[in-house]
Amino acid sequence: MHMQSPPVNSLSLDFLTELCISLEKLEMDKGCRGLIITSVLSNQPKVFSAGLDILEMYGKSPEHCGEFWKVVQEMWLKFYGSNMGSSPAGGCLLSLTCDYRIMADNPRYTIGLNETQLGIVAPFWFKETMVNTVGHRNTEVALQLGLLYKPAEALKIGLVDQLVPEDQVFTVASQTMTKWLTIPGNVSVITTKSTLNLLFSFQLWCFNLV
Ligand SMILES: CC/C=C\C/C=C\C/C=C\C=C\CC(=O)SCCNC(=O)CCNC(=O)[C@H](O)C(C)(C)COP(=O)(O)OP(=O)(O)OC[C@H]1O[C@@H](n2cnc3c(N)ncnc32)[C@H](O)[C@@H]1OP(=O)(O)O
Repeated sequence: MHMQSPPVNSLSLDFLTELCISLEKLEMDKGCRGLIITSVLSNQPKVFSAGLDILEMYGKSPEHCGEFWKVVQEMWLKFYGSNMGSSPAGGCLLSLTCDYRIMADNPRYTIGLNETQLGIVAPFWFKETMVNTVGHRNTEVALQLGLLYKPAEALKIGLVDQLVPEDQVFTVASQTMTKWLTIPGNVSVITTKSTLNLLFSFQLWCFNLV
């Protein structure tokens, strides 16, 4: 799936709605077993996603905000695999929801949950998704300081799984996907994934988020 919503793939209500509809269609397609999501913006260096569209969170009606927040949660529940450039805040969440993250090795790109730098708080399920990926201590430091990591630093703490030269991102993503798809049977993979997320799913249920 190629994201192309200039200038920076910010996650607006319209963009997220279209994304969720596309994901639902893929989920129903029995022939689809994996998804690589990437940005095809023409800017250089390339942005994966600038995160939530800040214009959606300012001066809007409570109904609009409710609708927006609901679709953010839907997006978070659905993702699979990704490759990327810069991914601040919601852009980082988008990639954290994936099973494997491949980042272009360009020090001009950054990734992280930088909400505190913006004077806002990363919701608890952003935080939990980060803890599940990089552990509690790394998350504590990252979230309190609102850190945006360069590729080498992101790899070191496990925020991304692999760095590759910029022109090879999609090729490597395809090769990685091929490897993951050699695991036989959707059911065992889905069940394993659900088991890994069991505690988190329970927490979300307690907070009435699913
Ligand atoms: C309704 C909600 C209800 C409740 C919410 C409650 C709690 C929410 C709590 C936290 C949630 C936070 C999650 C988030 O995702 S907040 C968004 C955080 N995003 C950022 O901090 C990214 C900011 N952007 C950047 O760092 C850079 O733009 C960049 C690295 C992505 C790209 O840099 P470039 O140099 O290539 O491009 P720019 O010149 O900076 O930008 C171009 C253009 O794009 C506009 N823009 C950038 N980011 C956003 C954005 N997130 N939303 C909307 N628009 C964005 C930027 O203003 C420029 O526009 P103009 O060309 O000036 O018109």
